[in-house]
Amino acid sequence: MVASIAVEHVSKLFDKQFQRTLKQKTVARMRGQKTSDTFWALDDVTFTVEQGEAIGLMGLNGSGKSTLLKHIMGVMRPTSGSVRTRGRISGLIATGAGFHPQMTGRENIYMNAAILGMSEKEIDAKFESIADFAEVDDFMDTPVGNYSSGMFARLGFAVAVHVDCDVFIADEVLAVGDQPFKRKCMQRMEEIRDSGVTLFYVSHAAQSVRKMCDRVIVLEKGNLGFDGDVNPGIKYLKYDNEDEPDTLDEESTDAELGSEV
Ligand SMILES: Nc1ncnc2c1ncn2[C@@H]1O[C@H](COP(=O)(O)OP(=O)(O)OP(=O)(O)O)[C@@H](O)[C@H]1O
Repeated sequence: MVASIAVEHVSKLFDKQFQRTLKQKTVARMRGQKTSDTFWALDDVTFTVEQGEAIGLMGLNGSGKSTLLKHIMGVMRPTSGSVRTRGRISGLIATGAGFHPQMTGRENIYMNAAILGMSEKEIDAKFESIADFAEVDDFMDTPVGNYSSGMFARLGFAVAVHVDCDVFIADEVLAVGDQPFKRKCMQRMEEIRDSGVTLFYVSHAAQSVRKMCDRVIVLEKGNLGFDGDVNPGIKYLKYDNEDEPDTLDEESTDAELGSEV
C-alpha cells in the first residue's frame, strides 16, 4: 500500500486572548493580569493514511479537527512535527473559504478552482458541470457577498468535487446545505471514495460516518484519542447512544440517505 498522508508528532500552539480592546488590555496589564495565554490545539498527533482509505475525523467542538485538516491541506504549518502528503488535495475546510465577496459566482469559480490547482483550460471544460452541480442558476453573475450561506456552500463544494485529486477533504460540508443538496454531496463523495481517492470526512453524524468511512480518528483536546475501526470509534465517542441522538438535521440526512441503523 502507498502512504497518502503521514502526520508525525504534529503539535500546534495557538494564542488565546483574554481581552479584546487595547484599553481592556492596558487595564489588565496595570492590574498585573494576564492578557493572553497559549494552548496546544494539536498535541503530538501521529498517524498514517494509505491511498484510498476513507477516514471519519470525529471529536467534540474545538478538539482540533479543522486545525488538523488545515495542516493536511498545507494552509497551516505545525509548531513542531511534520505532515507529508502525496498528490493533489481538494476539498472544503470552511464554507466559502477562499471566496471573494465582491467577485461574482463565475469569477470565484475560476479563482477557487485555480487555487485548488486546476488550469484555466480545465476550468473552461468543467465550468458547465460545476455550475450545474452548484445550482445557483441566475445568481452566477451576482457577487457572492450577496449569496445565502447555502449558496456559498454549493459553489464551494461544486468546485471542490470537480478537481481531479488524490485526497478529498470534507469538513462539515453538510452543515448548511438543504436536504436535496446534502444527498447529492454524499452521493458525490461516495463516488470520489470509490474511485480510490483518500477521503477525510468530518462529521458528528455517526450514521453517515458508518456509511462513508472505513476508519475513524477521534481527536480529544488536540490529542489522538482513538484510531481504528468505525464502530469502536463511534462507541468511543458515545455517539451511538440511542438516548443521545445526532443533531436532528444530520439525523434526517441519514434517514433520507437510507443508511443502516
Ligand atoms: N487561528 C487560531 N488562533 C487561535 N486559536 C485557534 C485558531 N484556530 C483555531 N483555534 C482554536 O483551536 C481549537 C481547535 O479548533 P478547531 O477549529 O480545530 O476545532 P474543531 O474540532 O474543528 O471544532 P468544531 O467541531 O467546532 O468545528 C479551538 O479552541 C479554537 O478556538
